[in-house]
Amino acid sequence: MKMKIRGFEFVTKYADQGLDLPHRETEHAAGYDLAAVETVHFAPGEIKLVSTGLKAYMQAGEVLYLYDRSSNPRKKGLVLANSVGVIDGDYYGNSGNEGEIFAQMMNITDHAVVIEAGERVTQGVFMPFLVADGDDNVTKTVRTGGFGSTGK
Ligand SMILES: O=c1ccn([C@H]2C[C@H](O)[C@@H](COP(=O)(O)OP(=O)(O)OP(=O)(O)O)O2)c(=O)[nH]1
Ligand SMILES: [Mg+2]
Repeated sequence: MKMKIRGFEFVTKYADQGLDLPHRETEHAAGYDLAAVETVHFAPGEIKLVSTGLKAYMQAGEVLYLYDRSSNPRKKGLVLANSVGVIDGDYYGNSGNEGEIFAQMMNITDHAVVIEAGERVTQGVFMPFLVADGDDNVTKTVRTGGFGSTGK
């Protein structure tokens, strides 16, 4: 087997369901399309976390950005409410939720919207990131979840 460098895996709950891992749709695409793993219903204006059922591993100094699909607003009436999701390397395998990646979607229409299981919702792009001078002060807190787990 090839060495693990960066990629996606299903969290335990979805590991044995024969689901396909994300892939890029074209040869030079940057984004790995991430599908909803369960069907989600949105009331008008509602914001919900849509599980991808996935976790992402990567190298130190790398991050996975979760971007909206450009077709979502007009075709689905949905937007990624937090604009861009920042998936930290230390989110992978965390003790709280294994590193399960969620897309926080908002229904911007005045009618109900449904995302079906298997429907592609967002796209993940792996990127290197830089750190600032004097970064020795980084807190040694271990990540145990997301969406506010480190406090206010
Ligand atoms: O769209 C997103 C954004 C974040 N996350 C996960 C991965 C990320 O590593 C973690 C924390 O994200 P962030 O730092 O943006 O959220 P926060 O509100 O600061 O929460 P925390 O206190 O847990 O850092 O939540 C997602 O699954 N989807
Ligand atoms: Mg944070």
